[in-house]
Amino acid sequence: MKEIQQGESLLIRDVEVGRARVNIRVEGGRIAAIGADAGGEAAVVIEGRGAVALPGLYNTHTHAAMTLLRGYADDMPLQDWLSTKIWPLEAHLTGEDVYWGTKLACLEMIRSGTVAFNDMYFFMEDAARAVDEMGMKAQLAYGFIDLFDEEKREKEIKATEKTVAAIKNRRNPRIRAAVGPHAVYTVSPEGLRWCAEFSRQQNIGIHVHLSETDQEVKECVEKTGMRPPALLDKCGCINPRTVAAHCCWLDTADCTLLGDRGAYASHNPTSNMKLAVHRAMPYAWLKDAGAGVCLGTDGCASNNNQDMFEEMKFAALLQKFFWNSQTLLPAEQVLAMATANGAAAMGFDGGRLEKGAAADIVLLDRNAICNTPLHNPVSNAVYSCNGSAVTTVLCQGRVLMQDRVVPGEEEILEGARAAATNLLTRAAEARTEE
Ligand SMILES: C[C@H]1O[C@@H](n2cnc3c(N)ncnc32)[C@H](O)[C@@H]1O
Ligand SMILES: [Zn+2]
Repeated sequence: MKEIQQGESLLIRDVEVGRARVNIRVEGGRIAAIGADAGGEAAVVIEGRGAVALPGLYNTHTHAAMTLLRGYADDMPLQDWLSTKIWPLEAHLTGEDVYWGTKLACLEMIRSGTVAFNDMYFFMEDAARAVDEMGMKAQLAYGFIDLFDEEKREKEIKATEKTVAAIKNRRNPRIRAAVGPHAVYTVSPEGLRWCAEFSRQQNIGIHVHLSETDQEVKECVEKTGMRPPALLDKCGCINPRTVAAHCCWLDTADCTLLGDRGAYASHNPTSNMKLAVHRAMPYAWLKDAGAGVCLGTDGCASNNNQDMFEEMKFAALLQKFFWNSQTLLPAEQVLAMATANGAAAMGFDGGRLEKGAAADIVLLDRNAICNTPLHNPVSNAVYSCNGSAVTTVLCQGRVLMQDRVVPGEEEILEGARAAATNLLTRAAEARTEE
């Protein structure tokens, strides 16, 4: 695979975009021309042979390095799962683990057509190194969890400041920092206020879990007299830079609040079904209220993969099933959630196949079973295909996968396997020492 140098041009020949066969010319990481007669000399030519071209997908909520926990704890209720399985194991994570786990997540995302992700986890400097090497875009937040303890809060503030400074110091325009107050049940109002103020000062995003379960909402109301969105808002955490994950248990007033503030709700249908949160994000209410709606996979412990094609299908089906409406969330709108809306939520310019847009381009195998016949490429992308139909991925003009080859795949799989084994060994040793 030839590495494109800065300023070099690239031509993708003969792809299907919106029912037309076109060429796409890429210059300086942007789409310079798109159309039947787009062409000219190019340093690199990719033969599309009729492949279906889509904008690169944006995964707006994940914990990338949780790929290492894939299959570690399934079939449990959320609070029990977090407190008895996930958090005890995460206590033994190292930066090296997060590096390999994030590399594996990037590999999985690239293979399934995702070009950018919104991550909340730990050791984010190591996550940034992984993203940098893989050539993707990401917004990275340290998961701020103070458990209502002042000493812990001071630690989390320092960790957040350090992470944001390190990410900004990379000066990689594809990698952004954000603050990541985990949720209202794990972060004190003082912690939330600090996160809001710091994100405003730094002009960076806020990534938070919101109203995932009924229990979260009930306990918040009992404790504070406010529902979670109102509490977050009072602490300054709801604004156009906010991506709130899950948003399952919002009522219409909560949706109006998110809409009025210009915040984004990230729908995570697979995780929600697996953890049986018993309600689907009110897509129609949010949309009517003018809130942004986007899509995410959540981490691999609750999904258990990072395939945004599967997520699109589950989103469309869950909305229809839960809200009892066959016409709710049609394919075009799901694709918009996974592309243009996701890019807007993360403050990146992308998610559109148009002249001038960032060249985030995904090609799907035209001859795959899931694309046969090809009556409607968008319908096939949402309802028929999964990520394995993706053959080629460009992120800001950089080729991350061509004809299903991602450079360094074997090494990533080996490194991640070793990291997962070592993590479990360390945790087991710590248990016997107790
Ligand atoms: C950043 C933190 O969020 C946790 N985490 C992972 N999945 C979920 C979920 N569905 N709800 C809440 N927290 C979650 C991670 O395990 C990590 O501890
Ligand atoms: Zn999550």
